[in-house]
Amino acid sequence: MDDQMLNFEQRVKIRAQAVNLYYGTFQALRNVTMDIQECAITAIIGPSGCGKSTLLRLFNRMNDLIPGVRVEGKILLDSVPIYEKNTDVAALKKRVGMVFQKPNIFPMSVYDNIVFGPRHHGIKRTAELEGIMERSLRQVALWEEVKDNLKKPAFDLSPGQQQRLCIARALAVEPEVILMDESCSALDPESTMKIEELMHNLAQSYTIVIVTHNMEQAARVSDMTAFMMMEPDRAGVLVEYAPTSQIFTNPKDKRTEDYITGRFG
Ligand SMILES: Nc1ncnc2c1ncn2[C@@H]1O[C@H](COP(=O)(O)OP(=O)(O)OP(=O)(O)O)[C@@H](O)[C@H]1O
Repeated sequence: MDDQMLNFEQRVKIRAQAVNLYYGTFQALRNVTMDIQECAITAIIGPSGCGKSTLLRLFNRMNDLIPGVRVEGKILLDSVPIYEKNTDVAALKKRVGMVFQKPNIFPMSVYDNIVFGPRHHGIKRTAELEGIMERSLRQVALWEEVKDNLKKPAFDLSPGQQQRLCIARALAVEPEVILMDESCSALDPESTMKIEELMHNLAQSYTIVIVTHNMEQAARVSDMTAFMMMEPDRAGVLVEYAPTSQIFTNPKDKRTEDYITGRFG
């Protein structure tokens, strides 16, 4: 399916229009067109190597860091194209934050991890930084757990706490969109549950896009699901994109049905 424009009741936050992405001569994405709904959770699922992470990284130009990457088509954030010559990429990354698979804690204290971004963006007053820190840690339900150990190394936290700290760090710069690439896959079930709960709460104010291998997770947390797969030349395509309940109970494409019922992938 090449046209996945949807008629959302809510606003479109991100629009991908006929996007192709190449790593050198290898085409990793072909003709991807989709709208991401504002203040909703969108899950991208599909077999390994179909281009899920590549698509996610397009939304804040994270792929730019990879040598030899070429992008065709358009990505729009609030209707404004983000792959223009004059796009302020640092400002874009502030608006569209990212949380990775493994908690990428900085080797510094809990406090310094959180205020790193705000400081980078010019906030210097201690009272303001402390306010941001407390707000961000409360947003991820970590404040009560760490408030007495703010000056301790963040590495002392459990993996689940570290991942919530990474989400708090992303929130500290007041983004509008949060991209999460397999952000629970390194965590135990209890920590995963906490993060899923958190995603649900955050989706009231933020647009969230997740990549997950875990179909139960996609079914549990997301409002919309995009199913991708590879064509014979290994280029990733968007096969079907619809409300999550429809993808999991009444998919329109035979390939989606085969995937979600475990017949391939
Ligand atoms: N930096 C890179 N250079 C060259 N090829 C890459 C690069 N990153 C990814 N690829 C290739 O692009 C394709 C899509 O990769 P991507 O990681 O986006 O897929 P994915 O669906 O997220 O995979 P997985 O589920 O295994 O994480 C794969 O064929 C992969 O080998």
